[in-house]
Amino acid sequence: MGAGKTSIGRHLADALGLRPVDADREVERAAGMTVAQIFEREGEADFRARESTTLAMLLRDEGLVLATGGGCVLDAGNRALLRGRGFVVHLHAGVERQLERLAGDTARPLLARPDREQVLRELAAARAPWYADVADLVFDTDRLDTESVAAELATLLARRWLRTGAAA
Ligand SMILES: Nc1ncnc2c1ncn2[C@@H]1O[C@H](COP(=O)(O)OP(=O)(O)OP(=O)(O)O)[C@@H](O)[C@H]1O
Ligand SMILES: O=C(O)C1=C[C@@H](O)[C@@H](O)[C@H](O)C1
Ligand SMILES: [Mg+2]
Repeated sequence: MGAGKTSIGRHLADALGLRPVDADREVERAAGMTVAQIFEREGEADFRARESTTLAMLLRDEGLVLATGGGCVLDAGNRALLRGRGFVVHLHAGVERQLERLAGDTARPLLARPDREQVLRELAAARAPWYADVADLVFDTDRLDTESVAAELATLLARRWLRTGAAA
């Protein structure tokens, strides 16, 4: 959360001429509820089920830059899909940066509590192996703004695709 998947994904799609898609927004569209409302009314397990369904549907398509939700790596099926269907970039942010970027945020239910720092540290530790399991590339976002991260990623990916002759 706050690594910049949604914002950087949009800039990156622009730079690469691909379609920007955000899994959280697609879950919300399908449910007719915000992520926070789904958590509140149905619980996290239900949100995760909706997230998996949405991810599977979105990953049938080609030519998109998909910003996932931060917790989509928790599910083994999601991880297999991501590994099999995409070039996966793990955007990394340190907890201090996450706290700064999400200071005024009220849309992320897992952070709707006073001990945000502790929650973020626990999530980072618990999820690190899953991010490592799916990532083709890790990119540190702590010291660059969203447009600069996207520009650097676009260059890296374009170089890679020139070498391999593949677009995905
Ligand atoms: N590299 C960055 N530099 C400055 N601000 C950033 C950076 N990355 C993200 N932000 C800011 O942090 C906030 C959260 O970013 P964003 O929504 O893109 O994160 P996310 O990774 O999609 O989070 P989530 O997992 O909750 O969907 C936004 O206000 C965004 O502008
Ligand atoms: O890290 C997480 O578990 C989450 C991240 C967001 O993208 C949303 O998917 C939701 O707030 C949960
Ligand atoms: Mg996002």
